[in-house]
Amino acid sequence: MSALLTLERVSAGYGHQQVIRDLSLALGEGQLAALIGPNGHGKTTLLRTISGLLHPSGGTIALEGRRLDRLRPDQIVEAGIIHVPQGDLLFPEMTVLENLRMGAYLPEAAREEARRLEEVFALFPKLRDRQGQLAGTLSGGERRMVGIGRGLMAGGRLLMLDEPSLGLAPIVIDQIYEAIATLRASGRSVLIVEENAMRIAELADVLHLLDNGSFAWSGSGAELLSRPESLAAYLGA
Ligand SMILES: Nc1ncnc2c1ncn2[C@@H]1O[C@H](COP(=O)(O)OP(=O)(O)OP(=O)(O)O)[C@@H](O)[C@H]1O
Repeated sequence: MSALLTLERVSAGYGHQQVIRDLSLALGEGQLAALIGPNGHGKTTLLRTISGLLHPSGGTIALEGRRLDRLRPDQIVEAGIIHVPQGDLLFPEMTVLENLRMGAYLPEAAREEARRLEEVFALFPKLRDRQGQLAGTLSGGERRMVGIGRGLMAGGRLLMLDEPSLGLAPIVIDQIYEAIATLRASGRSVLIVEENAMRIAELADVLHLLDNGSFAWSGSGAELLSRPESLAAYLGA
């Protein structure tokens, strides 16, 4: 496995509060890796650190061997890491199409815009029908689709999704997960934060359980599905 993203002994937090401690992980090209674990244990903080919104207080982060941990967030996007945050952060007064196009602002992405737009519409056919609708009037599920679609418009090497199923109805979660399965099958590298470990276990190549800022367990989805009782204390199963 050639590592796409490598973290070595990364620590980060807010002010004097250290949230993640000495975390190491390697994500292979084309892999889907999941960060699981209880609320408030640092999953979002880890994504924010990788995308440069927080600077690590220690350790190194590299994409294909290139150090990222002192770069600005815009430089990290340019390097190929796309972060779809919790809460979608769409522009409510702009249409679906305008929001999607905002993702393709870098020169390489702008050249690819028409092709990528077709990919997004193939993944979320509903968005094709709603491309002229204002984002502020969309349902929660449609907003989530636009958020992920905008990330895909940027291209990149690694897509990071922070709890894409949060707050959605089960049927809509199924649609979002179907899209994630399609992305995985197409060979995209994905790092996803998911509260529902059992759901993501079916899709993930590897899962990392974050407990109090450290990895308490890492393993494959098949391992978790065959022995869920081993992690029951963490996952509330
Ligand atoms: N901007 C911030 N300033 C100070 N502390 C923060 C900030 N953001 C998060 N924290 C704290 O960092 C810790 C980890 O939060 P984080 O959001 O990374 O957890 P999480 O595992 O992603 O949980 P959730 O799924 O609820 O987002 C929590 O104690 C939280 O209160």
